[in-house]
Order: sequence, then C-alpha cells, then structure tokens
Amino acid sequence: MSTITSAAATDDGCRNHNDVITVEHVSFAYQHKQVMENVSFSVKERDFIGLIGTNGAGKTTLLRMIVGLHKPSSGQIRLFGEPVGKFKEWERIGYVPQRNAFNPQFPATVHEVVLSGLYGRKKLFKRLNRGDHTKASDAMDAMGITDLGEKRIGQLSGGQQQRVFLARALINSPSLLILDEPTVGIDAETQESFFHMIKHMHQHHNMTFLMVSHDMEMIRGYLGEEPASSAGKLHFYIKHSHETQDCVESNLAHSLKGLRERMEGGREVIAIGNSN
Ligand SMILES: Nc1ncnc2c1ncn2[C@@H]1O[C@H](COP(=O)(O)OP(=O)(O)OP(=O)(O)O)[C@@H](O)[C@H]1O
Repeated sequence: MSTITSAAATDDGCRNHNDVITVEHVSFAYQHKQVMENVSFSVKERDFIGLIGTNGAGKTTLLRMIVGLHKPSSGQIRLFGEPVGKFKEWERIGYVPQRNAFNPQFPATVHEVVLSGLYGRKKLFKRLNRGDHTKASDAMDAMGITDLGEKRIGQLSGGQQQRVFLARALINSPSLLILDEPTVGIDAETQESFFHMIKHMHQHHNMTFLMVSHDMEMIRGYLGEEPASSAGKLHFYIKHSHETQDCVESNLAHSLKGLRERMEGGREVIAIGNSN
C-alpha cells in the first residue's frame, strides 16, 4: 500500500491561507561580512515562490536560516507560525540542498539516502520498521529510481542524483518543499521533466514551494515576468495559491508515478511555459 500522501486537505478545499514561512526583518552576517539586511517576506499555504538573485546575494544563506541551519543576526523566522528555534515538526518540510553541498564519495546507497529523509533532527538512531521501508520504496517508485536502490549515490548521474534527493525530501509527504537550485548541472531535457514534476505537485497537491533557481525561463514561464517583491539583491517571484486549481489528488506517490509513466510514454506534453 502506498503511504506517501500529500498533506491533508483543509475544509475549504485546500485553499487555506495560513502563513507557512514568515521572515521578519531578518539580517545576517558571516563573521563581519554582512550578507543581508532587514529582509521580510511571507509564504502562504500553496504559494510557489521562486527566489532569484545574483551569485552571492544570500539565497542559500536565507534557505539555511529557514531550515534552522543558521541563526539570523537579528529578526525572526517562523515556520507554520512557530519560531524556527522552537519548531519540531521537521517532517513537514522537505529540503533539497544544492548538489555541490553533497560529497560524491559519501558511502551510502540510494536506498539509504532516501531512508535518511525519515529522520528528524533527534531521531537519528530510531529503528526502522516495515512502514519506513514501504515509504522509501514508494518514494523511489514515484521518482523512477527503484532499480538504482543498491547503487552508491556517487555512481549516479546528476539527473539521477537529483531524483534521489527529491525522493528523500518527499518521503515524509512534506507540506513545504524547499529546493536550492535543483537543476544545476543537469541537461536541458532532464531539467524540463524535473520542472514538469514540480509543477504537477504544486497544481495537484496541497504543497507549498520555495525554490532558488537561476533558470529565468522556468521562473518567468510559471511565476510571471516580474518579481512580486524584492529585498536588496533578492527577488521573489510568486504564484499564489488562489491562482492554482483545487488540489484534487491526495496520494503523492501514486500521482507522481502516474505522471512519470505518462511522460515516459510520451503522452504528457511538457509545457513549462504554460502558466496554468
Ligand atoms: N560559511 C560561510 N562563511 C563565510 N562566508 C560565506 C559562507 N557561506 C557563504 N558565504 C558568503 O556569503 C555570501 C552569500 O552566500 P550564499 O551562498 O548565500 O549566496 P547565493 O545567493 O546562494 O549564491 P549562489 O547563487 O552563488 O549560490 C557570499 O558572498 C558567500 O561568499
């Protein structure tokens, strides 16, 4: 039985407008190097935010603060209304860091990397049960990487690794997916199908997205020509939840697997520029 589902629909047909991320007057410096000053923005349920900025603008730093890996020098960040420092429900968040943050020599199999997505920050030594393995199988199946399960992660191509990290991020059926330049170093065709999958998740499931990307074609095609707001060198492109259709599908693994099969069978038109 598939166990990966999208977050529960709300009473109003998953058009809930609660804040998922709130960034209030945040500044940050590495030692004495000021990276950002007084940045504020909020992300509501089912929004899709594309974060754009020049190299060194602070995009990765901002994402790392949001997932609690850096502490702001001043200001506050809240996740689902809770200050990050007190936030405990990390399984609600899927984070795909930049690929260059990953050591290709890391001696883990694909199956192990995907399973590691189940561990919250304090559950490192939790024993795995059958349900955990089913979740991993579902996530790998959804991403089309089942056959790669016993391969070392470092042996895979960039596109295959990207699917592994996405499967890892999806294993807990997160309601917020944070992606840091997910398609860097990946060929154009693989990039296109990756974005098609991301767009499908946004349109059909109760998920919120924050994605850093340098791919202006994808960003403008899906989120509009102009940024909705800017803070210093950071620019936020937004597709609000009210611009998307109702999320009709609840079983994420099943729906992604179906999408993948339709794409591989050539029956799904990949139209990234289509703003629907
Ligand atoms: N651990 C660190 N210690 C000191 N400075 C850092 C550290 N990490 C990043 N920086 C600096 O902080 C600034 C912001 O870096 P960050 O990686 O957040 O930028 P970015 O917008 O994600 O860039 P890119 O588009 O190149 O990925 C850069 O000038 C970078 O050199």
